[in-house]
Amino acid sequence: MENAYAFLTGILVILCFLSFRKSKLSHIPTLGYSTPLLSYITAYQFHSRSREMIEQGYRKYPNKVWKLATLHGWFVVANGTHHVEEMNKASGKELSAILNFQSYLQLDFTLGPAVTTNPYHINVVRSPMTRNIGPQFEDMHEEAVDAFKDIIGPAHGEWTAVPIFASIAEVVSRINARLAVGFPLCRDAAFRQLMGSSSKVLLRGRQLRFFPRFLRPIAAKLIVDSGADLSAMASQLEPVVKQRLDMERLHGFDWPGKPNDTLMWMMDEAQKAGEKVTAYGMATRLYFLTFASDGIAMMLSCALYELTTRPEYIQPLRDEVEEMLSQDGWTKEGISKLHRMDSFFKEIHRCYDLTILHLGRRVVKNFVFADGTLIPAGSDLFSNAYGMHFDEELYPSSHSFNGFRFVQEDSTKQLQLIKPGLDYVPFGYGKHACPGRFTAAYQMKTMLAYLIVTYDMKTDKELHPLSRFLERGFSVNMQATVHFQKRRNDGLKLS
Ligand code: HEM
Repeated sequence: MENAYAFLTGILVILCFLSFRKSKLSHIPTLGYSTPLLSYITAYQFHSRSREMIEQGYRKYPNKVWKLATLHGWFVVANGTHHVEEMNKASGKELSAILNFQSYLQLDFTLGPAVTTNPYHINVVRSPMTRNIGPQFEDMHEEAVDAFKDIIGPAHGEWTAVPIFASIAEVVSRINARLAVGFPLCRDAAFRQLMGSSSKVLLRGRQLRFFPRFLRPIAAKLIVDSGADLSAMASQLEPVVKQRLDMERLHGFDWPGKPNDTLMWMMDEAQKAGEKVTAYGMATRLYFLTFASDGIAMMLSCALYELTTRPEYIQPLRDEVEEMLSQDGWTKEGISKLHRMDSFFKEIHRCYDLTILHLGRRVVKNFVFADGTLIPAGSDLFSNAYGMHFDEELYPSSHSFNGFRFVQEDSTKQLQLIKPGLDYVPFGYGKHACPGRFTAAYQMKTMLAYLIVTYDMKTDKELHPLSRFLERGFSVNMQATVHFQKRRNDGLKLS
């Protein structure tokens, strides 16, 4: 018993110390409690009432910076579009996107520090991956169609129920594997399974923040255990990496038959960035990128829920896809003409954003906003995305889903999903805006276009809402299903 009291007293002392330590933020107004210990009540409330609190902060401190306590320390939140602009203009030496992300997922302990100190995988996404959306389009489309056929089955004349998030996640992971390494490895069930498990595994890294730093390496092994997946993936990649390195040694950088896939671009980029190419290193980066693309499955799941609960959207979207197919067939150019669908996904991202606080930045050097507010080094700073996305002045009837909100009669004037704006930040904004958004947009639209012209669909309405909010992000309702039935397709070439 005495030990228990001593333990509790110790915890209280540490909590007090941590609370007081943050007093360098005392000049910034607080939502909820700011005093030591009581702030833990706010932190606890934030865990389950985050959306409400973030919206409250947006209204209470218009265009200002404020803070709130969370279980992971103080979050400094900047309201308004001008702050998005200022945060984007700041240099990496002042505000660091990657350090904020590293600390959120504790990547040092799950994937290793090189992912943060030498993030060459970002160049891969930004450059060759985006450039090759067109050349890889046919493979992407073929893999998506094959995967949906396997998962949904024939569905002729009968409704087939499919657990929606798990199914889409599997399709996305099959596409990822195909575009990452090509045949035959992409069809290896164990490899695909490893690619598919990355987000579940890496998200567990968030729990490491509750441990003192010196215990995190051990906790990472016990709680996250990404090392097992990475080693397994590395042994599968080993012969492929070796063969590619051998070919380069024998025939030079542009060797005949050099594959055009993510693994190859990653190997090239690693060498440019001065990192020795190893199968383990490649596994780490591919695993991370698969995790990064998890948003595709989440957003497409949300799109299917909205479509099936608001079936009035199905026909106009279907008409658009059928017109596109009759003119362009399944091509990147055709997909880029789907303006209604672009607006539909843009509204999905506004309403079901992956996280309510965007532009997460670790303040590396004291940072001062134009209004004189000082954000001390070591703070975690965010833009209030949820507040902006549901601001009536920016988005009238903001709490109602309006799938064609962004459609413009003159489609050249339509602001596209992939174009972040100061008031539209689901992909971030500016120099750190998601480099994978182009890939994501083409994949999401191609999959939805295929589903919409191939099947009729409906859902179990009682399973709404699809998501549960915890802290900054939502989790998808894993129980929810969508029912598909094959349509008669009037001779259109659907796949
Ligand atoms: C619907 C799908 C996706 C959503 C909603 C999404 C969203 C985001 C957001 C909000 C950020 C942070 C931006 C910021 O800090 O300002 C980000 C960063 C990033 N995303 Fe995505 N993403 C998606 C898909 C992808 C895909 C498919 C890839 C790659 C294959 C990818 C790779 C990355 C990378 C590498 C970064 C870090 C960029 C940097 O720090 O400069 N994302 N993403």
